[in-house]
Amino acid sequence: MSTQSSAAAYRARTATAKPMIECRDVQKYYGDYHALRGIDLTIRSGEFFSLLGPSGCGKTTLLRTIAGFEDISSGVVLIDGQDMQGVPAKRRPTNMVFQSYAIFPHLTVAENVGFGLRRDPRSKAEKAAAVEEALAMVGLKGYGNRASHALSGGQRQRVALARALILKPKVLLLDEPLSALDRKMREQMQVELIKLQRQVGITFVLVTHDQEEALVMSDRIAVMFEGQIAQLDGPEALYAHPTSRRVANFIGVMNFLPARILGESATGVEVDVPGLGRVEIPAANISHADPGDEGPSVGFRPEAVSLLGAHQQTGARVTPGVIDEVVYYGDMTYYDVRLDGSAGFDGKARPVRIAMRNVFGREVQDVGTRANVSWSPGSLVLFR
Ligand SMILES: Nc1ncnc2c1ncn2[C@@H]1O[C@H](COP(=O)(O)OP(=O)(O)OP(=O)(O)O)[C@@H](O)[C@H]1O
Repeated sequence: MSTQSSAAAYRARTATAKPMIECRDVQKYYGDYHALRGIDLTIRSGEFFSLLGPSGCGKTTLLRTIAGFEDISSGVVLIDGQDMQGVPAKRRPTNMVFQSYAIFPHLTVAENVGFGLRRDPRSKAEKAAAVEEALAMVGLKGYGNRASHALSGGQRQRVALARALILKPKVLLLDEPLSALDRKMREQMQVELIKLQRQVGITFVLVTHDQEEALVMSDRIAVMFEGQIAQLDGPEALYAHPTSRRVANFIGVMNFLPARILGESATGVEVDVPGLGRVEIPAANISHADPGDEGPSVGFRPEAVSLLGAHQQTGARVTPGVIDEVVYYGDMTYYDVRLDGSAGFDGKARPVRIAMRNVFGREVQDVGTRANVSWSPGSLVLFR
């Protein structure tokens, strides 16, 4: 994976690149079913962009409308400045890689990769060189003569990628391309895909329901629910500053405690939170509650708080509690802690989850142990 600083530098460059895909108020109906409800979105040239959301939110439909496999009901889709209205899939500067590889088992690897060059006027030798180049790009140098049916899942997906890249599309659309692979192979391919994308500079649009995959790979992510974009941001912003409780819940784990609003100032909002007491939430950390929420709440990530004794945070406050549950993961331990006094306004106890990186020589604490939880107001988000 690229380092954080080089990823940031790359993002800074693409942030000012020309728009590659523009969707303006895109609506899609399947009969009465309203699958896309006014999608507005600009994806820039060279970006690694992800559409993330739960099953049925419309992310595949959106990808397919960009590819031209679906007509839109209304709105506009532009690719590289050109209106795609009436332009069939095969005339669009896009190519798609599917979850189910879709490679031809009776052809060799090279024949699969060169498939799209059938009507290309270049000489046989030139095409063979292009196939070799594409295979090298995906780490399959020298595999050209292999039979496709004998390849592993990861290798088949590389062949599918090479077959798409050889056509030099402006946009590569990837529909859950890694979801059929086992965890180790998936993680390896994630890193390789990022490197490949940086190398070829093509705009990648990935559909995934896997939030971790989206965070690892993307320059920016659109989180979708029910045919709409709920938040569009870079991975860090999405994780640290989710604009709604729903997004916060979908991206990683977030603890929620009920809150009562006491007052507002120029610097933030003062709230009372059972267990934590009175605390001022900084203005930058204020997000929306969703319809159906039972009133305001504060949220914090499991790694934004710690069990005392580990590392003291600056400006930290300390709340005592009892360890309710311990889940040991080798590198990490999750503690569920019932904070004293947290059975607040409604009498319900809500243990909070705390993630601690395990350090050699430090004992994992037991269920039932009393513990002090250290937290700072700056790591709380208010959903109101
Ligand atoms: N051809 C179709 N005819 C009718 N309804 C459809 C069609 N294609 C998709 N839908 C519906 O549109 C909604 C969005 O589907 P879509 O495949 O885009 O979701 P998704 O977010 O990609 O989910 P998944 O990850 O499960 O594929 C779903 O409710 C689906 O049932």
